[in-house]
Parts: sequence; structure tokens; C-alpha cells
Amino acid sequence: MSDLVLEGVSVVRRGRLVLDWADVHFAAGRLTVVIGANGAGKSTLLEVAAGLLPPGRGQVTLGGAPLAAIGRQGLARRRAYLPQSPRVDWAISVERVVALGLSAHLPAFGGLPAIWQPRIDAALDRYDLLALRDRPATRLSGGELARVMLARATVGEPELLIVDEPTAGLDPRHALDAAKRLRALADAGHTVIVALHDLDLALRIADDVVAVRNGRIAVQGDAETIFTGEMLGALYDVAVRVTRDADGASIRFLD
Ligand SMILES: Nc1ncnc2c1ncn2[C@@H]1O[C@H](COP(=O)(O)OP(=O)(O)OP(=O)(O)O)[C@@H](O)[C@H]1O
Repeated sequence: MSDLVLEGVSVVRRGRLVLDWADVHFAAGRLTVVIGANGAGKSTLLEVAAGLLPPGRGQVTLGGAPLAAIGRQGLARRRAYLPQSPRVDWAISVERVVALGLSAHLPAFGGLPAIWQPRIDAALDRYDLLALRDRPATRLSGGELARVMLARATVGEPELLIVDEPTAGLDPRHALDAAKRLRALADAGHTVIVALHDLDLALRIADDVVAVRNGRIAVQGDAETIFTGEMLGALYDVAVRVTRDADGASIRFLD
């Protein structure tokens, strides 16, 4: 498993600097939560980290190798990226959508080799989708589709997993389950990067935090140390109290 490192990364979109000299270290075996206000640059950071948006300046390396040198197929085998609000544009079964997560591993021609079927079944089971496997993915609720997309992103057990707001639209049971699955991947040594607005969930699952403000990395490091009311207050311009007790930590916005 490999660390993902961004060095001096800047991105200009439509003439605006939206990521300014980002130096970020995403460690293998850690779950890093990316937080920040709307428009701060979280999705941009994740797209660059996934190798989908080339930075105007700086470089991104996985296990010491620049993403460009790893190549598109090599990268597709090693990392999965789940964008914010993913869509399915035509009627394809839930099972087929999940199988798409294996595309980079499959031979170029022919059907799905039987050896992969148990992986697909396990991914459907993990995300509580067995009853929906033959349903067209265009006929699902928002939360059901979000679970399908998580199953697709994780079915290949990618070394690097990057997910943007994966729990948006999930009910509490499924959000907690999804968060636990992401945690389990990090515990198994994978590099897991998750952008989240749900700060309670972030506190619950993060090993590390990267806080983005106005296109700059405001702070990054161990969640225990830097997840404080003061840091969150400065990040979101709102008074925040972080309380830690026997049940874990919780966040209260005070105004
Ligand atoms: N495709 C694009 N073209 C031009 N500007 C963009 C594009 N995508 C994002 N931006 C701009 O880049 C900045 C950062 O956007 P980004 O989506 O990275 O923020 P974010 O922190 O993920 O926000 P949110 O929490 O609302 O999802 C914003 O000012 C946004 O308007």
C-alpha cells in the first residue's frame, strides 16, 4: 500500500486560483477526512488527488511515482474515485453497475470471468443491495444509488480510495455502515480519503484531517489533536463546541 503525496499543487479554473500551493500527505492505512466550507476547494483537491484533474503547478505521487508515470490503466487498477452526486444515465442493473468497478481488472474481451462473481456478491451484501441486484439503477432512491456507487468504488478493493460526500442522502443506519466499511479499508492498510460535511461522522471515523479554506490547506494532521472547536470555528466562521465524553465526541454549533 502506498502514500499519496501532493507537493506545491495549484489549480486555476476559469481564470480563478481555486487551489493554492497545496502540500498534503495522505498516508496508507489512515482514513483522512477533508473538510471545509462550500466552495473551499475540497472536490478540486480530490479530483487532483485522483489524477483526474492535472494541476497547473506541482506534482502528485503515489508510492513515490508521479501519477502520470503510473498510466491510466495502472491508476484505474490501483485507485477508485467516487464523485459527489454520481449519476447513472441509462437503465443498467445494480449488479452491472457494481461490476463496472472491476473494469480495469478484466480482460479486454469476453464476459465477466466467474472468479469475480463472489467479489460482486460480497460488495452487494456489504451495502445491503442483494434485494436490489436486478433493479435498473435508474429506478433507485438517492440513498440506494449512493450505496450502489460505494459498492462499485470498493468492489475492486483499491489501494487508494477517494470518495466525495459518500454519505449524503444516506439514512443514519446506512451512513454509519458505510463509514464503518471505509474505516475497515483504512484498517486493512488502504489509503482512504473522504470529503465530508457531516462533522460528527468525520470525528467518529477520521485518523487524519485536512481542512481547506479558500483554496488553501488551512491545517492538516492527526484528528485527535487538530479537531478542535477553535479550528472548526475559524474554518466555518461559526462558533463551535467539541465535546468529548464516554460515548465519543460530538459537535455543537452555537449560533
Ligand atoms: N468545473 C469548474 N469550473 C470552474 N470553476 C469550478 C469548477 N468546479 C469548481 N469550481 C470552483 O472552484 C472552487 C472550488 O470548488 P470545489 O467544488 O472544489 O469546492 P468544495 O469545497 O468541494 O465545495 P462544496 O462543499 O460546495 O462541494 C469554487 O469556487 C467553485 O466555484
